[in-house]
Amino acid sequence: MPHRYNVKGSHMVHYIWSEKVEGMKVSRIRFQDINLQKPSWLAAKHSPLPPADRDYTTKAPCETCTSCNCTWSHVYAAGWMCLNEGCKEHFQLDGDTCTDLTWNPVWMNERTEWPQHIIPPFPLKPTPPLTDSNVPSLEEETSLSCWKGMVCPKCGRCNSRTKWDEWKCLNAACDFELPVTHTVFPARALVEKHGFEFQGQAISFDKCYAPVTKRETEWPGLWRHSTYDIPGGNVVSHFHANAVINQQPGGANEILEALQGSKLGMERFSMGNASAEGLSLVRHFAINYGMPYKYVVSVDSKPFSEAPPTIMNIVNRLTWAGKKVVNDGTYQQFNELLCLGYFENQSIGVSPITLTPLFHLLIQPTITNNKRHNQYHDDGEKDLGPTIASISIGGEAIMTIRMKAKFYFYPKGQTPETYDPLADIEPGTQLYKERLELARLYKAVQKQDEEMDEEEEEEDNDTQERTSPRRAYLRAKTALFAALANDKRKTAPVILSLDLKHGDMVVMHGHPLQARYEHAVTPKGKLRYGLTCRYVKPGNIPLAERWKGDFGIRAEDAYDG
Ligand SMILES: O=C(O)CCC(=O)C(=O)O
Repeated sequence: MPHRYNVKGSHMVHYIWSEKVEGMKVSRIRFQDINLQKPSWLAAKHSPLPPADRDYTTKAPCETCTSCNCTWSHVYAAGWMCLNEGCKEHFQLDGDTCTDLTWNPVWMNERTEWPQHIIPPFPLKPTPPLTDSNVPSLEEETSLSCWKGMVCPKCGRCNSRTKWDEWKCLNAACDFELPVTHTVFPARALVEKHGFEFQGQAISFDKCYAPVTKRETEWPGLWRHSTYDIPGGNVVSHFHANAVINQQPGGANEILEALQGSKLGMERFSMGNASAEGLSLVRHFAINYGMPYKYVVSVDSKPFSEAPPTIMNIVNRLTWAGKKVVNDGTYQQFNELLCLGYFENQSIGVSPITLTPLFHLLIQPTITNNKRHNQYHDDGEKDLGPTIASISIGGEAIMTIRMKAKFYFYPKGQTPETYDPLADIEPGTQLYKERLELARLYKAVQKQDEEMDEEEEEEDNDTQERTSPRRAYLRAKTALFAALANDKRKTAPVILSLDLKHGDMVVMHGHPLQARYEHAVTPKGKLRYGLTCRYVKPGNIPLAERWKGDFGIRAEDAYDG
């Protein structure tokens, strides 16, 4: 085989059945070559051509199972069996499970004729989409077909799309490269169908649930600024842009055009710990500027001094947003920017479909059904400052925040006997109200016990009187544990959902926010950039690299909303 993954030919499904091997039911599929003009790719070397005249009429005999009424061919030499895994007669021969798996030679030789008028629905070897039309379309530049991969037209290797600005064959011995010059689409083209742009201050479609509380909205300039407090001193701040802000010089519209027009060199990086053979790529494209920062994968960092003006413009704007939120004098100047790029159906994180372009083809329906991989993550690396600011450019996205399961579902493994009703109860955790109520009832029991003990010293008291609060407490505890056992969820509910539109900025502030909560950003549409600034503590960064995060913004150039 020339490559680890190869596209070899089209096959038709000839037969599907279930076998029983050592007590396990194994599904089997028999394929048959469609192209009979040449020896099969799996035929021994120098095999003769397949016979021109095939016998399509001789078939192995069939029988119908008296138990499930399914009809099956004589697949095995040992005799006829029911091959329906759901049937009680499955794989039974003379009252025993069959163990001789030799094929019936007649069945092995039977062939089904491929209806010649039916042409395979898509090319087996996807090539890079060729943009030969005069009308540029997002479809041709960022749709799923632009990143699900290609078979190299030169050497036949199956390749993932790793670079934003080109198709490149990853076979070291092959030099196939196809640069992609992206069309610059205006913001209008990326707005959702029936979407609209706000001319005045934006309307907020954010949703927040307990324990999040929303603060009074502020109006810096034309921005709408919504602030959400999360217990533990954490803040999530949403700066909603509008059309006027986005149209200003240096605004989101210019940023969008500049990002599309410049070859930033964004790449999909390898995870390096693939559980299967081949490349295991993250699902988004990325490039890092300033201090090196490792999120999921290590991304090489370019110094800010080499960053295009639009990147520094974004740092400038995010600095404004960061200072607005952290206005108590503790703001630490950002020194890193991670630029993420998303084509259609991409989102942050590890791709479950990292193997081959064909794999992508097979899994495509799953993606389009929106069954996405887990995008939740935190930015809680120990070398990061507590403030993280990001700007959303292009297509819309939803940002959601939830508590990490290990904090939400406490206490794992406890029983009614070991449960401490007075242990710290954190707002927003599973059955928070019920736990609070239990703590209250428990305190009532304690109080009553103390009072009764005092009285008992004076006179003998009826113990019946002690039972009422205790009964209420025990009832509540039983109900709490029944509810805990009943809760089959694996993840905590979303407590904050932000509707991110083109030009919106979000600031997250607070170490506990990253330690106890996680967030996900799910892009909609076909093209989006998410650019995030952080403060990376220099301590663990090699001296020779620290200068990469240096930059200065002249006071008169500082963005002020
Ligand atoms: O805005 C985005 O696309 C993702 C930002 C994000 O979640 C992150 O950088 O941690």
